[in-house]
Amino acid sequence: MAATTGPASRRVSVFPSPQELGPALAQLVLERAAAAGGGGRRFSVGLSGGSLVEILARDLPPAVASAAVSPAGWLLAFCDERLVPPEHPDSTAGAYKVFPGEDIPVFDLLVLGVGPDGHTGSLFPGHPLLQEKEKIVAAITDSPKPPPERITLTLPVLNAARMVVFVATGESKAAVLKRILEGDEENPLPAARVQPRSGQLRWFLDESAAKELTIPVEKHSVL
Ligand SMILES: O=C1O[C@H](COP(=O)(O)O)[C@@H](O)[C@H](O)[C@H]1O
Repeated sequence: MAATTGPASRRVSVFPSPQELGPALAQLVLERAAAAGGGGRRFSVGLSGGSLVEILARDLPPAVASAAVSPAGWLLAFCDERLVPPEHPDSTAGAYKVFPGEDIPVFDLLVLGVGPDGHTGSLFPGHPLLQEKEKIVAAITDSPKPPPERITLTLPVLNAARMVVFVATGESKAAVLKRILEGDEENPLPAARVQPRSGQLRWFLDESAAKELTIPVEKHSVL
């Protein structure tokens, strides 16, 4: 069943658990890679940290192997990073300077997580970085979630992507997902501000995370 509320291109998919969600997410990555390659473009994908890492690390490599796809030409980047200042030679920000001619990089796919407070990447509720309009990567030195020093893609980049998929699993995300997906708040949470201008917005949830939702969702019971 397709969602009938919210932005036209938003789809919310619910899986019984992260074990079913992971292969579907890996499949989505491969589909987007094929679509980019079919259009003659290099596939650019931005990945987030947190609980998403375990899901991707478990399910993406076998999917790539069984599809006999070569990821050698993919541009893999991080949606945020928690360690070094942007001037550092090892800074992940460098990865985002490889989009010649584009003021705002347009990713084929960004895979984002969402914290129980509604943050995504390292964009936190109420933080001035939510107002950033110029920078594509910004530093934050006062992250409320440790560690305090991070860098993150900004909203202009997130909202320029061709597709954004949020992944959220577990009961600790249930209350904030209701606010993000069903709320109409005056000051939306960071994750609710991600509305790709001309791209698609997907949500991959497990049942624990989706348990408070009343909007129509696509239920996936088996692989
Ligand atoms: O701090 C971060 O948190 C979010 C959400 O992480 P989770 O463990 O609650 O899933 C993550 O997407 C982001 O990359 C990370 O820096």
